Amino acid sequence: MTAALDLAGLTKVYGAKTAVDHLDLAIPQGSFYGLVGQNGAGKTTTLSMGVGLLRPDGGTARIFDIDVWADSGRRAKELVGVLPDGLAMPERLTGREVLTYLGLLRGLPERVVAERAEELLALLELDAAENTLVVEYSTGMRKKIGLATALLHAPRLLVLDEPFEAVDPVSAATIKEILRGFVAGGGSVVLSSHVMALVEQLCDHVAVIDKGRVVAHGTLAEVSGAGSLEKRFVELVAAGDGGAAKGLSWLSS
Ligand SMILES: Nc1ncnc2c1ncn2[C@@H]1O[C@H](COP(=O)(O)OP(=O)(O)OP(=O)(O)O)[C@@H](O)[C@H]1O
Repeated sequence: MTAALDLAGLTKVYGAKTAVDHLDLAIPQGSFYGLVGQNGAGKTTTLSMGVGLLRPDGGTARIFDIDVWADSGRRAKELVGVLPDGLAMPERLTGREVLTYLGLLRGLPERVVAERAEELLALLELDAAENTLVVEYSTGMRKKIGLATALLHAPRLLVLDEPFEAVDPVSAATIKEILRGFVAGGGSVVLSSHVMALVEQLCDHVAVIDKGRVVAHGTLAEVSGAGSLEKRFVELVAAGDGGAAKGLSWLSS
């Protein structure tokens, strides 16, 4: 079956730093895929190149077999909803205005945009902030309006960079429910997270990224093995250096 997202030989170099190093990864259709890695491992760079936000130095990214970086890229972008890291938003608009603006830009009929915006704002508990400008939003509210913009055009693939970061537990439960429902309806999700328990709870597949490369991938059970994902993750990326808690002797009285 065609992968929902297929990354092959993806590479990004910043000066002397190779952020993403010939990375190969296929996200199967209908999967709920978690991407985990330490700070600076290359998750955001990978996802940004995968959805057409950051031009790769090498390799290809295909969404349902459509090349994101070729002329066909626009068609690929219709199939994907993206929650990027550090989302740039029209700051002087309210949440509803943002959804209306982006929905109309995507060519959705006005009535459809209005109905979906209403539903998303209520579901994500942003309707109470009806008259609040995005510039005044809290970090968690920005995540939620970003997620709403990713969902608005009913994509077939969701690519979410740290969707639960700074989101309160009540809203997180709602988002989990939305995402589970999306996958149950045939959609595919790939999300990055540092929270292993969350990935274990939500995802059926996981890839561990280290220094811009995939060091383990497969079903959750295949990657985790007999223990927890966290244990396996630390084994894979820290290679048991065990020195993390040393030092700072001046902190103990
Ligand atoms: N615009 C840039 N210029 C230079 N280096 C960059 C740039 N963007 C990312 N990098 C570097 O590329 C590497 C990968 O960064 P990236 O943001 O993809 O990691 P990440 O896995 O998403 O990290 P985190 O979990 O902290 O968000 C890091 O070493 C980072 O410093």
